[in-house]
Amino acid sequence: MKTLFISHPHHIKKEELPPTVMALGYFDGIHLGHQKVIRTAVKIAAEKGYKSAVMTFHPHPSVVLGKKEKHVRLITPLKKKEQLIAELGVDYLYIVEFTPSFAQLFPQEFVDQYIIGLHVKHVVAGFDFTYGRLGKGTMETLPFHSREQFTQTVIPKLSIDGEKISSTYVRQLLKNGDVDQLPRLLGRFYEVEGTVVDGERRGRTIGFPTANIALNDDYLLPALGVYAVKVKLGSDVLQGVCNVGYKPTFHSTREGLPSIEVHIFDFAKDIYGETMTIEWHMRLRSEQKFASVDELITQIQRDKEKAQAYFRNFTENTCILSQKEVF
Ligand SMILES: Cc1cc2nc3c(=O)[nH]c(=O)nc-3n(C[C@H](O)[C@H](O)[C@H](O)COP(=O)(O)O)c2cc1C
Ligand SMILES: Nc1ncnc2c1ncn2[C@@H]1O[C@H](COP(=O)(O)OP(=O)(O)OP(=O)(O)O)[C@@H](O)[C@H]1O
Repeated sequence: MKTLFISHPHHIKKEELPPTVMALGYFDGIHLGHQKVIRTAVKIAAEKGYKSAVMTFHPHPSVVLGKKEKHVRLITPLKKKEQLIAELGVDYLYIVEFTPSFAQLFPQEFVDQYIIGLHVKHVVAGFDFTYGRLGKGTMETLPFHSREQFTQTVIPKLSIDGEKISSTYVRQLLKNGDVDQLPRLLGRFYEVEGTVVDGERRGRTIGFPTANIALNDDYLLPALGVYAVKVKLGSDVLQGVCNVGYKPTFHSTREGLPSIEVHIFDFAKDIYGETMTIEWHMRLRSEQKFASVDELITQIQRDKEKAQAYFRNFTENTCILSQKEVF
């Protein structure tokens, strides 16, 4: 896949780009709704003999249009989004810098400059996609704005339990710690990537050495608490338990970002400085303040047993186990 960064106003001549079938959207999470939109663009491109393309925007529109948010954490930060889009077989990724002046474009200007002007022959987007100033352009107005230069496919709403699959829904589940529900929306477990860094080196003294993780990008974290996780280290996939929190047993105040610590089962290698991907499987409990270190140790042992019970029942095909089936 070829990635192009485009700043507004752009000076690309349409002849410099191949004719494409383009999927349009912000696409945070590349959830099943997004995958349907993108796969449809890839399929139509193959049928029509054009290249497939995805147009996305960066940074998140709410950073630019928003009132207070200066920094938005994402389900799939740009690099991860790029990787997932490439895996869907897309030929071109256009990343348009989302600036105040870009946001001010009238719907017809957006279509002229960013669809017709980028040699798009067919657009694929979801039923609720909007474009142009104040989101005034919709899939109903797109045929009018197309000046008969391209055609379009509208993807109907993809829902689960009566709720639209959306980035907002994924964010809500993460906020509640409901990571076991995410495969139903994402088609995969939720993942974050980080580097193994130095911790307070207490873990080994209590019998549960932990790898402390510094995130490599602006990932959204699940709610504070303890989780059953898998970790990817090079080509190894290992099981473990992860605590996201402030370790109230040892610290009376919450300072800075929460720490992310993984205890990997049956593992004793030195992995400082290595890249680790955490795959979030199931929430086990909230973080607690224990009266003694012994009580904490007893609880972590229970966490480990619960996680191991979960992984014993786990098969890739039926990965969506409910809490009830496990406990
Ligand atoms: C599975 C797991 C559960 C944990 N739960 C708690 C907890 O409920 N309360 C707490 O204060 N610390 C909890 N911790 C954090 C431990 O206090 C921490 O791992 C230990 O202090 C070592 O920290 P260090 O690696 O920074 O040295 C948990 C750690 C793990 C791995
Ligand atoms: N559940 C869905 N069914 C069909 N199309 C969808 C679905 N979710 C998103 N799309 C389409 O995918 C593209 C990208 O979606 P976008 O990232 O803008 O929104 P979203 O996932 O609905 O998230 P948000 O919660 O932020 O609105 C758009 O064309 C959108 O209409």
